[in-house]
Amino acid sequence: MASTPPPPFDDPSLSDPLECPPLRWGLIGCGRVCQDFTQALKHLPSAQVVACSARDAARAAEFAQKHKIKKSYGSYDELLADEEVQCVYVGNLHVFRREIGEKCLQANKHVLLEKPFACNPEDTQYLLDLAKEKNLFIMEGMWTRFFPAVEQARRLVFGDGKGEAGVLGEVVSVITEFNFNASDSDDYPTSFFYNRKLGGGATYLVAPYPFAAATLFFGGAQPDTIKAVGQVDEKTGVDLQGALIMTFPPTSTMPPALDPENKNENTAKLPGAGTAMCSYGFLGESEEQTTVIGTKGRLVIETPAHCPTKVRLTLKAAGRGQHAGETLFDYPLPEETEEIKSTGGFVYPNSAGFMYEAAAVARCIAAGKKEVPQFTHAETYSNAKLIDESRKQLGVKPIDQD
Ligand SMILES: NC(=O)C1=CN([C@@H]2O[C@H](COP(=O)(O)OP(=O)(O)OC[C@H]3O[C@@H](n4cnc5c(N)ncnc54)[C@H](OP(=O)(O)O)[C@@H]3O)[C@@H](O)[C@H]2O)C=CC1
Ligand SMILES: O=C1OC[C@@H](O)[C@H](O)[C@H]1O
Repeated sequence: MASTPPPPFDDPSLSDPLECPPLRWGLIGCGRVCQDFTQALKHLPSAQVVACSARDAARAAEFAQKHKIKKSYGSYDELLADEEVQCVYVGNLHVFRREIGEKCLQANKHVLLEKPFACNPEDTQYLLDLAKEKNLFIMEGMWTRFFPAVEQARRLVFGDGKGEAGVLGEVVSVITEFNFNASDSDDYPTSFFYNRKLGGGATYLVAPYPFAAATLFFGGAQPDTIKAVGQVDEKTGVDLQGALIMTFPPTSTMPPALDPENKNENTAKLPGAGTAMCSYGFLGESEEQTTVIGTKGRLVIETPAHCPTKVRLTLKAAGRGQHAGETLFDYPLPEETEEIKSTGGFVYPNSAGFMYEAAAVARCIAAGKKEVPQFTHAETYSNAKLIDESRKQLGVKPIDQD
């Protein structure tokens, strides 16, 4: 049975996570994720893709014709010169993020950069600083955070910020994994997945999700220990899979937006508590779920945990191993419309859920905010550092090294 969606974290006064002020989008790239983002926007009547761009004018025109987009361009620069575009969705390869992100901001556009936000912490900080200087909205496309199942999980852990406390007690551990067999969609070794110079590798492409799942439930805190292991492909030099364990310091688990007066500053964690285990890769098929373990129970963000519709809560009763029953919160995605089906459907699982992210971006821009509370700039930066450290520990060469 469907549950009533929780209010979105960026605006707790709303009951509808799809509340979306008008926003005019432009697209950088006309590939797979841009197809999915464009399809999802069709569920939001006031969000409009007004222009798209690709390196090849004919491909951009074909994409525009398919999706009834008014304008198409054969270069990204032309799109950025279009005054009708308010916010740019950057869905080309992440190896170009610093260059493209910089161009978007210099053209005075708000910008949503697909994950990973950039390929190293320095480029990440550069773009965050530039957005601040230009007074523009910028965000990493960590779309997971906007699904009602994740908004609900956040509330179950931290409380609703309006007096209702979290129910899990102290979070002591997070176990999260995402592994899929990429050979279904990306050929070895020709796909960019296996091209080190084009940002290939599982730590860039898959790890951002389990890393962000772990940091969410420690209130965005930085881990104090990180140990990563994994496999690097000899032939291509990209990392195929990895496993990361982290410990988090004993600090408040309350994110600042839910605790503006810092009342929970002294919330103590158990001594030695605060661990996360992340497994990621594009070799095998995992269940793909995130389990948050607290002193009073657990919750499971069910598969596919990076774009979930269900969260299951199990609270402890008296006695070890006993529980007081389970509650399933279910927030189904809308059915694919005829229009979506006839224009190629979606490439990736649950991509209709991009609508939640796009609606939150529109709300924040309309409210004059420069970042979303669901995934702050500080978290984007600390997750870029996690990616960097994991790649180093796995022994992956940096992109710019031969
Ligand atoms: N949030 C999410 O769920 C998802 C996010 N992503 C992220 O989106 C990005 C794109 O992924 P995806 O759409 O799957 O990738 P695609 O293979 O579809 O490529 C995307 C675009 O990148 C450009 N591109 C592709 N190959 C090259 C190349 N060799 N040199 C220069 N540019 C190239 C093309 O732009 P053009 O059209 O201009 O030619 C292409 O359309 C990645 O950063 C990925 O991490 C990906 C999937 C899902
Ligand atoms: O971000 C992503 O990258 C890899 C895809 O297969 C996955 O579905 C997607 O969300």
